[in-house]
Amino acid sequence: MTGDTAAETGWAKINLALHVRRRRADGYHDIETIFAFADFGDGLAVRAADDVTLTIAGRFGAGLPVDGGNLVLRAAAALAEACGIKAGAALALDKRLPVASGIGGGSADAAAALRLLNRFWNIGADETALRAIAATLGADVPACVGSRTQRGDGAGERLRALADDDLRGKSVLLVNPGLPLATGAVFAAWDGIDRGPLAEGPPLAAAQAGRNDLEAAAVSLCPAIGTVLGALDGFGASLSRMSGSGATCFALFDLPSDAQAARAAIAAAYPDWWVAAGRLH
Ligand SMILES: C[C@](O)(CO)[C@H](O)COP(=O)(O)OP(=O)(O)OC[C@H]1O[C@@H](n2ccc(N)nc2=O)[C@H](O)[C@@H]1O
Ligand SMILES: Nc1ncnc2c1ncn2[C@@H]1O[C@H](COP(=O)(O)OP(=O)(O)OP(=O)(O)O)[C@@H](O)[C@H]1O
Repeated sequence: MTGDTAAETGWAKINLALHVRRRRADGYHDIETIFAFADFGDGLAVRAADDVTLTIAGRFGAGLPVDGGNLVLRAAAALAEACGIKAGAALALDKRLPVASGIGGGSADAAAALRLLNRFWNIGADETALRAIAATLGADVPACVGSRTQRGDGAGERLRALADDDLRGKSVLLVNPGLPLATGAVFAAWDGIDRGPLAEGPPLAAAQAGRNDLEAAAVSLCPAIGTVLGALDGFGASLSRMSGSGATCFALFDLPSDAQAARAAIAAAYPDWWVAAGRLH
């Protein structure tokens, strides 16, 4: 028995800090990161159907695959296979987050699909089981399953929940210059220098003392990121930086009014950019 309809959100992922420690023999990189999530993201809805299908709408929906190349359908197939079930689902994705932009859009969608279909198909898998399936879909997907503040090690899949008292109630602004950036290309452009570990302790303090080691590589491939970082200056943010492999940059604010003032000023100065404000999730 499945429900009739259900919905989930693929929350936008933010890397508050991202230290790249070494290039591995398998082509991946060992990283140390602090994941946080915004309270907005892509919408994913499902209704009963005989087969598994996907339709896509939304500002950033054009050009995304609607076949097995889409992470939503890959997640559905991986879940069905892991649980040995054969069930249908008509999935509808509202693509609100920019694609290939460092805020885990596809990863967030894949994780939302796992949570949604776990419910819709009455599977009852726990978060640990969903994370194991998620790890087969991409480095960021396990963190997106819980979508809470976490420390990530390894390729990002070794996760530890963080007490997020110093982040509570913070407002967040995300800004993207409208240029896609492929994660693999940014890692490939990293200069290979280990600049040291990410501190332990409260996540905001650790992030403030930390870095995004992919920033220089990403700016070299997409100089507009430098303009975005400059545009985020001067609004009183407690932290502003690039997220993930870029090109999206974030800023954290104590006051929602400061985030909204920055959002309005940047949107007016750069009408082609994607600018979104909300709270941490
Ligand atoms: C940059 C981050 O977003 C930070 O959270 C993640 O490390 C990347 O996560 P993701 O987009 O889910 O990455 P995947 O789809 O698994 O990998 C895309 C490509 O990025 C590179 N990659 C990714 C993760 C990692 N730790 N080292 C890498 O070198 C690999 O070339 C890989 O082929
Ligand atoms: N549902 C989806 N949403 C976005 N991209 C998808 C999706 N399914 C497949 N893709 C493909 O994945 C690639 C981008 O993935 P994603 O949006 O996760 O990157 P990202 O924003 O750079 O994430 P990260 O923060 O991990 O770097 C694109 O090439 C896109 O075609």
